[in-house]
Amino acid sequence: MGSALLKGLSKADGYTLTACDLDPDALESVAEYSSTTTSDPDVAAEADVVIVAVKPDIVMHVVDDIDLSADQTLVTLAAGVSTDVIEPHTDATVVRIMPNLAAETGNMAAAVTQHSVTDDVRAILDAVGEFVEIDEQQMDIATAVNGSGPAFVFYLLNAMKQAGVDGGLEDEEAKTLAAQTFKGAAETVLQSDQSIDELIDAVCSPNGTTIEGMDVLWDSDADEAVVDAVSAAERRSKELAMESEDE
Ligand SMILES: NC(=O)C1=CN([C@@H]2O[C@H](COP(=O)(O)OP(=O)(O)OC[C@H]3O[C@@H](n4cnc5c(N)ncnc54)[C@H](OP(=O)(O)O)[C@@H]3O)[C@@H](O)[C@H]2O)C=CC1
Ligand SMILES: O=C(O)[C@@H]1CCC=N1
Repeated sequence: MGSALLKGLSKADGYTLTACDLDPDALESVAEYSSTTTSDPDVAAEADVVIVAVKPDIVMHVVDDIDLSADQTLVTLAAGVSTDVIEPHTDATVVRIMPNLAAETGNMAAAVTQHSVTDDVRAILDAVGEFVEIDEQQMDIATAVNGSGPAFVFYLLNAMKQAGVDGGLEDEEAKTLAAQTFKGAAETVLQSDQSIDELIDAVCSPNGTTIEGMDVLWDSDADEAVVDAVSAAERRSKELAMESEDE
């Protein structure tokens, strides 16, 4: 996730980016997107905004190892780790975000804790996509919807692509048509004043093809399967929260 943010931010103006990782190969892979690479956390800790992009079970140890002052901002993106858990370990302002991998292309959907978000963090999130400011209580469901969400969408997109291949399209043709259809539909939802139900209706020509397919979906449990997937991810985020509080 850290490298996706780095790659996205490297295309934005005004940022001096320091990448820190203990693995030289990992650093090498992001060198072209960074002003500086280092394996020394103290060098990375000189930044105004320090984003700690490590797994939830080690985030506290990494925060303990860096000495930040009250005029710095520490951004955590670890699933399930609350600002309450991090704050006693640093003097910096702690901002929790839930980003996603589309940061790399500037299309990230992110959630951020409204009680602690700073203008610096708003600018970073704005530079790589769209964000919403939410109550920290809502971070588990945001983690499931926009953090894990890309994987769920990849799964659905793959099913659409596979249907195209099964119907006789070449693999690449089906991938392009399915992916561009997801992208275009998502953009339409973001830009349109119409409700999603109204948009579905607009695609369904009278006695046409779409209504035949929609009848199959409306009669199926497809929406429930998506809700169940999101609920499972949300439940895991809550478990991670309990685990980090017990540490
Ligand atoms: N993947 C995703 O789509 C999303 C992930 N997140 C959150 O992002 C965080 C990272 O997840 P993810 O990117 O998937 O995990 P990865 O394991 O891919 O990335 C973690 C990186 O941190 C490195 N690292 C480990 N210890 C240190 C250290 N002490 N100092 C510097 N770097 C270190 C790891 O190196 P090494 O591999 O050598 O251990 C690895 O490169 C998690 O907290 C997750 O909850 C949030 C939203 C979306
Ligand atoms: O799977 C995970 O735990 C991380 C958090 C959200 C997306 N990836």
